Amino acid sequence: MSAEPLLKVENLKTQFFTEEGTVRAVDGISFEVNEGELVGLVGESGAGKSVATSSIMRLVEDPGEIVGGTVTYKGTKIVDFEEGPDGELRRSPEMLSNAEMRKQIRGKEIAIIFQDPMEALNPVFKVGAQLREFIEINRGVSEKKAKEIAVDMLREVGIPEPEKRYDSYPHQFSGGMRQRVLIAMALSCQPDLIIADEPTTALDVTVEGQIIDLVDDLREKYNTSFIWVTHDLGVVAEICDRVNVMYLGEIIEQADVDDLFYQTRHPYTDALLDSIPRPDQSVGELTPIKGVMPEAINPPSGCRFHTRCPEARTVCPEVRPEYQDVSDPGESRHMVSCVKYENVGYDDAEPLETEATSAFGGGLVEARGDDE
Ligand SMILES: Nc1ncnc2c1ncn2[C@@H]1O[C@H](COP(=O)(O)OP(=O)(O)OP(=O)(O)O)[C@@H](O)[C@H]1O
Ligand code: NI
Repeated sequence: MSAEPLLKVENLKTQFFTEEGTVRAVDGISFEVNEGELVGLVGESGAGKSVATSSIMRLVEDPGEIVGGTVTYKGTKIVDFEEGPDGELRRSPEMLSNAEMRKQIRGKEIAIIFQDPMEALNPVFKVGAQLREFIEINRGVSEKKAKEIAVDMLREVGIPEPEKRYDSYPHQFSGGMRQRVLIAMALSCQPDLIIADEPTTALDVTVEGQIIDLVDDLREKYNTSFIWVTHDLGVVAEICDRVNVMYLGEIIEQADVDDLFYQTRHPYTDALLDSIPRPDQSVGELTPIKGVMPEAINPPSGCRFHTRCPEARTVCPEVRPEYQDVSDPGESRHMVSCVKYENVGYDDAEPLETEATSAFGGGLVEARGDDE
């Protein structure tokens, strides 16, 4: 493995400036993707997973804006901020322009696959023509060559009779087939990194399994790195090498997939794991995470998870936990932000009544933002 990761995200911050206030959608996340690695980004709806990936692609839409941090891809600064004369953060001269992002990065170096293929595919054009045009533009090859590549790619992702299906319209494909087309499109320009944002969420379990197997095979063949966004830890267990768990704009735990499942450090990750079926548990033991994720406009003080945490104590709303490596000697890096692992008086503090521990904590909306 080369010393430098393929992608390095440091303290990335993206906010939405709305009438209700500033939404801190991504609030200082850091993680890396190594060559050939499949890195998971998991968390409940609204955690900031999609905003994180669209920030890496520099596709954040109004009223959103990347406001800080650095994203380095093969030594190039996709995002880079520096301190200005008055201490304010501003874009550094090294940060790629939008035109450079379009010309050098998107599609060719980093491709993205979205959840809903119908959004990425134009319903009025034939599938093959769309794929061909994408290849023509991004790889600068002739129309004829692009068609050859397109048909090859369709075959590669398991579309039967690709020459024939080349002339089909998107609606003539099943959901799974359309997702295969998007994978073909993503792969067709031989990017080194593919970002997949819940690519299998809309599919039934069997088709999802097929797509995951396909990605696994392709990854081995092309040594492509992936960032895989999902709220499904079952999928994570199946394909990820490393996992980042997001909660309310922050990554609160990161570890190798086995360590995350079997040496879980963060109570939120624990709660997430308890809410999915696992081979070592019967379905009857499943417990959904209690409470509701608070708004990212006004996140809770201290540890943001404290309002729902079954292990919260009085220090938790008071101390901002540090994101630190808590791995045992010999274990690979295991990052977590939880005051349990800091010397800030957790052990002596009193338990805190939270949505997880109170009688009203069964996910009742009334239990939220109450006057404790
Ligand atoms: N255009 C927007 N305007 C205002 N707020 C936004 C906008 N887009 C996203 N957000 C906010 O940013 C936060 C993160 O959203 P994001 O879509 O990244 O969540 P997610 O983890 O991808 O969730 P899901 O699993 O539902 O896709 C949320 O609080 C969301 O409301
Ligand atoms: Ni999302």
